Amino acid sequence: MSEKPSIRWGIVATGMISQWFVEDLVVERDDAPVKHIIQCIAGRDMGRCEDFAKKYCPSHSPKLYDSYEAVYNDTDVDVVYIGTPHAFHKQNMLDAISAGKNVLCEKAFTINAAEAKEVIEAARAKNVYVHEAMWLRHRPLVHKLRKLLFEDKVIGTIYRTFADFALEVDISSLPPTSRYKDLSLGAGTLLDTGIYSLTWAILTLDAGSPTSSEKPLALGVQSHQDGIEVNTSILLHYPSTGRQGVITSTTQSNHNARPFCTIYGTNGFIEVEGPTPSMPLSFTVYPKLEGDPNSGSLERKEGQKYDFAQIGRGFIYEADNTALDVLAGRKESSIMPWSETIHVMEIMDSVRKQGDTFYPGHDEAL
Ligand SMILES: NC(=O)C1=CN([C@@H]2O[C@H](COP(=O)(O)OP(=O)(O)OC[C@H]3O[C@@H](n4cnc5c(N)ncnc54)[C@H](OP(=O)(O)O)[C@@H]3O)[C@@H](O)[C@H]2O)C=CC1
Ligand SMILES: O=C1OC[C@@H](O)[C@H](O)[C@H]1O
Repeated sequence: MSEKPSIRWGIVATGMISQWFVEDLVVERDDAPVKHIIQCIAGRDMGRCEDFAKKYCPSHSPKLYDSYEAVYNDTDVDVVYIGTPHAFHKQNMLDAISAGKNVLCEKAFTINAAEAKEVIEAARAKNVYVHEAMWLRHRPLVHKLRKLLFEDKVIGTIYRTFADFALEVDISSLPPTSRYKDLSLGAGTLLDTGIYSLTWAILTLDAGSPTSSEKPLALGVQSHQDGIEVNTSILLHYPSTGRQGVITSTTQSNHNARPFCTIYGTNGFIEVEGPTPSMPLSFTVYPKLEGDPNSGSLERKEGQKYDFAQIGRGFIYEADNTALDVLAGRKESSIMPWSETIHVMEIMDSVRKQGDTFYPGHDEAL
């Protein structure tokens, strides 16, 4: 039996998402297409790096660095994973790219579309791989859902999607250095969680995504608490089909809409569920309701439920795909190509302009 190919990861930052990502990567899987190796970890504090390595990847013996640059310059690293707050993504990626490294960077890719374009141009010039870690798009559930929607047309003609991400964050009780509170780190719901609601709408309303996405009209409103955007509401309108998206995100409630995403079509509807909108675990296809809504007699018939078991939290799908891309010498992900990252960032830019959410030091040209 031939040996599996392996991919050596350099992890930048030791915060929550890096922990989640690494925990999933080191899970032993017989059917994994590649072997993931945590080659090195960098954080601003060596003690935290040591704790991280002991706790999340004890069997990997990674090198530990107290500077991110050391990861970029480590010749044994095949791909750098960036798990810093939004405001640092652009510079972290530019530094990694300039050292010739391939990159998987957390969402939101950058603060705005102009920054995303700058990073992508740098990657193009240096001929390296760069990929926004929108892990949701890599899930088998999403591929199955889109096949049912756009190929099998199980609910007929799609006309609208509702999608919500609610995550209660008591911003006033957080330290000023929290990424949920500090504007200079990119605090705000849209870049953090609204991006998932928006992604659900794009995935379910636009059959052309990600390669030939249609530009929707996006009407947005946002509200703020102590200068931080805490509520985003977006109405999306796709001119070619008239399809409608109603998209929300908030840090003022822990109660996601249940289901967090519903897609409606002429013959039925689909409800998507899971612990959070970033972690969908099932969806159910229902036939169209029958009866008279005015008399309260609308009847819900039994639906067909599709369950998706996941390994760990479900980061392996994007990690495997990234590894396979890098090993094959590809420069872009076919699941989240550069054009789609820019597409999403442009919609969010437009919503933030309407909602009066600006990030000093980033958005002066917005
Ligand atoms: N895909 C997903 O499900 C999730 C994605 N995310 C994304 O991951 C990124 C990070 O989020 P998360 O892990 O929750 O954030 P954390 O605050 O938990 O971690 C961020 C890490 O960035 C590093 N960092 C560097 N400079 C600073 C600074 N000035 N202030 C704070 N941290 C700094 C720190 O690591 P060190 O000290 O080691 O250098 C810190 O631990 C964001 O882009 C977020 O959107 C977050 C959660 C889930
Ligand atoms: O990406 C994310 O998904 C889960 C949330 O808890 C987190 O705030 C967000 O960054």
